Amino acid sequence: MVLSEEHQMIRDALRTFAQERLAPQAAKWDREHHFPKDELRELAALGAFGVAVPEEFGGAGLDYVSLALVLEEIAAGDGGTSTVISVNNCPVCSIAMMYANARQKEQWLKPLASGAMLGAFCLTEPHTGSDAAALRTTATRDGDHYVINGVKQFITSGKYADVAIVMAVTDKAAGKKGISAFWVPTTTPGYVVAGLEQKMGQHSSDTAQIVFDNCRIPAQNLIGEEGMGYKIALSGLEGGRIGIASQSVGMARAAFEAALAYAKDRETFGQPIFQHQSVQFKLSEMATQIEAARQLILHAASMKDAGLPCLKEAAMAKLFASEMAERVCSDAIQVHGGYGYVSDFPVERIYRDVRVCQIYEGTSDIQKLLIARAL
Ligand SMILES: CC(C)(COP(=O)(O)OP(=O)(O)OC[C@H]1O[C@@H](n2cnc3c(N)ncnc32)[C@H](O)[C@@H]1OP(=O)(O)O)[C@@H](O)C(=O)NCCC(=O)NCCSC(=O)CCS(=O)O
Repeated sequence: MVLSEEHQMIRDALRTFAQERLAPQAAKWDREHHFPKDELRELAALGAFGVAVPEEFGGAGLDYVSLALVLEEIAAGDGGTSTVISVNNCPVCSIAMMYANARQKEQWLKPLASGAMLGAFCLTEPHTGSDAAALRTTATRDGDHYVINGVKQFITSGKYADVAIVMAVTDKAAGKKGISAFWVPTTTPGYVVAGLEQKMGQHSSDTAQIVFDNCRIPAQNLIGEEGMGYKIALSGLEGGRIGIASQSVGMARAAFEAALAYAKDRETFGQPIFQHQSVQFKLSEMATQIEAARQLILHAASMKDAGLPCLKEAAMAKLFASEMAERVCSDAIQVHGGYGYVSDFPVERIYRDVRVCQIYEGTSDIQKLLIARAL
């Protein structure tokens, strides 16, 4: 896909920001498990919180191709930061755009898309991730309120978010059609950050377990109608998968660029290792794989922008990009030799950061299942 001039400008602006403000600090944030509040505020000013949300709802008024480019650039600077931004855009803002009513758009979408608020998405539970319909959290109607009880697991921004979209069972007998979606401000009594995960990577983004302990919210916080929650969650994940795929490409590119620079600098047998054909071939393969993944993403994103169904294409993009990214990051370590295995060079951190892209927002096997259904 040939990028328009506008898309190139968006990409270049985010690249400059990510390389100046994120990349130089990524290793420190990884060591210190630092949540980059200041830089997120700057990203909000650049329109990164609601890239594909129309301006009238606080967003940047761009499209999914722009969102893919923005996420690739942020991820090339810091993986954890790109996850926070990705989840805020999709599923959170995308669900709000599609299913929130006018009052909810005013109350939640506008601040989420402008970056005045940060959003989280509470679907996964301790005993169920891939089998999302098996969730057990309940929302019981009590007059003008719902009372939510249950536990949510692996929630990106669970600690720092201002509001969460929460999926809960309102009618157990109805199965998938008995799940509903709610806006839950994180300051609501009974929204409890029970713990933060000690993760392999992405230390600049918090991943929390949230306990809902008699968490009482106004009935008007229901999104859509009762029973629509599962559909709402799956539709949000469609765009989310384009986002995770874009992050994968961003991190793979950062590892590739580090490997290329190292190969041109490091000498063995009297010449830079880049002059050895084995290293050239490895770098050529890496560059090709990154470009192939990027084109799958831009294809899925442009279908979404055209209003076409793209569940299969988004799944293909996520599957290919996330698996490619681990291989490329591993090869980047190999090019660095022993230095790739230590934290003096960025590839060790990026390899840890990228691994989860094959897991969150649908594992590789879930993507294969979705693709198979469309064959
Ligand atoms: C494994 C699954 C794919 C199984 O899905 P199902 O077979 O149970 O679902 P369906 O019957 O196909 O669909 C139910 C319902 O939803 C509608 N639907 C489906 N997809 C879409 C869409 N893209 N847009 C709109 N609507 C959609 C479908 O038409 C049906 O509606 P009707 O009943 O016909 O009206 C699925 O369970 C799955 O994807 N599992 C993986 C879950 C997952 O990715 N979890 C990760 C969550 S997030 C996370 O990892 C934490 C990180 S973070 O903080 O974000």
